[in-house]
Amino acid sequence: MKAIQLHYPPEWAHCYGCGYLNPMGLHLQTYWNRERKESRTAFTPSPHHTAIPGFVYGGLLASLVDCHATATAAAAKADAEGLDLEKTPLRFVTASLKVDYLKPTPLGPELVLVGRAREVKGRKVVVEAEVYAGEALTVRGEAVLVQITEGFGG
Ligand SMILES: CCCCC/C=C\C/C=C\C/C=C\C/C=C\CCCC(=O)SCCNC(=O)CCNC(=O)[C@H](O)C(C)(C)COP(=O)(O)OP(=O)(O)OC[C@H]1O[C@@H](n2cnc3c(N)ncnc32)[C@H](O)[C@@H]1OP(=O)(O)O
Repeated sequence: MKAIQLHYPPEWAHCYGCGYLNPMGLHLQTYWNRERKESRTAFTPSPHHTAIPGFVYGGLLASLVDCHATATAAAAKADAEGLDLEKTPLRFVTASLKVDYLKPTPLGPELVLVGRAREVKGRKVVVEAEVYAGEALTVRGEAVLVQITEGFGG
């Protein structure tokens, strides 16, 4: 299975969190499960992602939620409309991002993010995401993503 982010054409692939063309980026790769209507990614923070010794910096966790949510939005929209991302790449940007830090996230283990679309409406998708360190749910996020259209940002 191909990660959602690898469907982005090069001009959309410079994002710090998930762009495959960003040499300093996090290179997050999100996968969509059509049966479960759920996205997943995994990321192992490095020692330089420290908040206080032993725990992950919250800004990094917000970045993971952000980029996992944009990809989840693309997958959920494609799923809802029967589109093939290979032929019709979709790209969303973040309009709003809320992150609840439920408990400190330990630095060391691989983190797993799970995402679901709560709403798919026109160009807008609302995504809920969870971050797990092992069995522990440490972060819950919610994002509003808006699909970019031709000429966006001009
Ligand atoms: C990097 C983006 C900025 C530069 C853009 C330039 C070029 C774009 C080309 C390629 C992009 C490629 C890659 C992107 C890279 C990384 C993505 C990773 C995630 C990020 O790092 S990305 C950076 C941070 N991101 C921004 O830099 C966005 C700045 N912003 C805007 O560009 C506009 O603000 C926009 C487009 C978001 C909306 O503007 P718009 O005019 O297109 O859409 P509109 O207002 O019609 O809203 C449609 C529906 O979204 C609802 N809605 C809107 N805003 C809301 C909010 N804040 N809270 C709750 N709901 C909201 C409305 O209520 C309505 O919902 P409803 O239909 O239900 O009423």
